Amino acid sequence: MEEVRESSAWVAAHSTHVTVDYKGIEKVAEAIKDSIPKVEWDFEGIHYFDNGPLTVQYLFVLDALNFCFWPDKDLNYDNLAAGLKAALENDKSAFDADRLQKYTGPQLRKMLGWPRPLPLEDERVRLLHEVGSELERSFEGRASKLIESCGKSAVKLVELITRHFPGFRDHTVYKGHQVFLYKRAQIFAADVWGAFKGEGYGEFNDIGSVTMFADYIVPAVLEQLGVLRFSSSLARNIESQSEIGPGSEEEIELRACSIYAVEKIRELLHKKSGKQVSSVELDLWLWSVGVQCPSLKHHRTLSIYY
Ligand SMILES: Nc1nc2c(c(CN[C@H]3C=C[C@H](O)[C@@H]3O)cn2[C@@H]2O[C@H](COP(=O)(O)O)[C@@H](O)[C@H]2O)c(=O)[nH]1
Repeated sequence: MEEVRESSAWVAAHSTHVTVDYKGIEKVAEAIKDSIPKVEWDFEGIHYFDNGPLTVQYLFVLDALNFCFWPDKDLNYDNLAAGLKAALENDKSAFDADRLQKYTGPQLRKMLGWPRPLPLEDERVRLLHEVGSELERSFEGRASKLIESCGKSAVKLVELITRHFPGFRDHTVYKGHQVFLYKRAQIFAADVWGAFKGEGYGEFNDIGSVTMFADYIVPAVLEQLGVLRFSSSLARNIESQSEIGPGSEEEIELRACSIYAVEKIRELLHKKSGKQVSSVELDLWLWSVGVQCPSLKHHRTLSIYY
């Protein structure tokens, strides 16, 4: 994930609308250095888990659809995770590769128990079809085969996913430079690691290489903590819940500066306490803080990537 780390650092160094505040980083590192907050994966108790390959299939489908819930004010990530879990418990073949290629919007909605069209529903359906057809073509229909092909390396897993599944290619161009963010591909590796508690399918020797997942919750939490500062026009747009265009400088800075800032918090924690904390662990803590704060205002971008 060197390309994610390096290109995010480049954005942070050339940023116009978002500033990484080193005093904020120092404050956060100081506050948590003696007792680093540990949040259990699936602290919400909403994910499917059977300790086998079907769990991997579930997580891959989940992360193929893990984006843009906010346009429907009642919809959130929990609805997706719990809805897919219920669908699988009801029908163990629901996520077979041939079935994934055939779902329609209304069927997906029904599967999730959602009473109206999902945000970006056509894109969700297209991505589901893409996952089904490429799994069938190259991985015997099984997401677990992806894991078996990557030699316990999360870096290789992300490379493999982004090579085979165009929908996971979360990259963009900022001030003429290619920037890699790879949110859904990386969160899939982290979800497998978290669900299987670092063992079996979840054993990755390089999980520390994964960066935080640049979504719309963690940037808002980092701003609250004084780690990120926004220009007054960006702060106004977030406050008034105006949409921020995908690929705009503001949007890329929000995401890339979050990745850079979490890497800096991690480095400082290591310096202060000698402890090696992964960005995945820091991310889960920051994200859980954000989703438990209903008044948190986040940026709004229509995107299939997060
Ligand atoms: N950075 C980061 N972003 C994350 C997650 C997760 C869920 N991870 C699961 C893994 C284990 C845990 O137990 C979690 O359940 C979702 N998201 C993002 O949040 C947004 C949804 O927000 P709202 O509309 O309020 O539900 C959306 O962009 C979604 O993609 C995470 O962990 N980190």
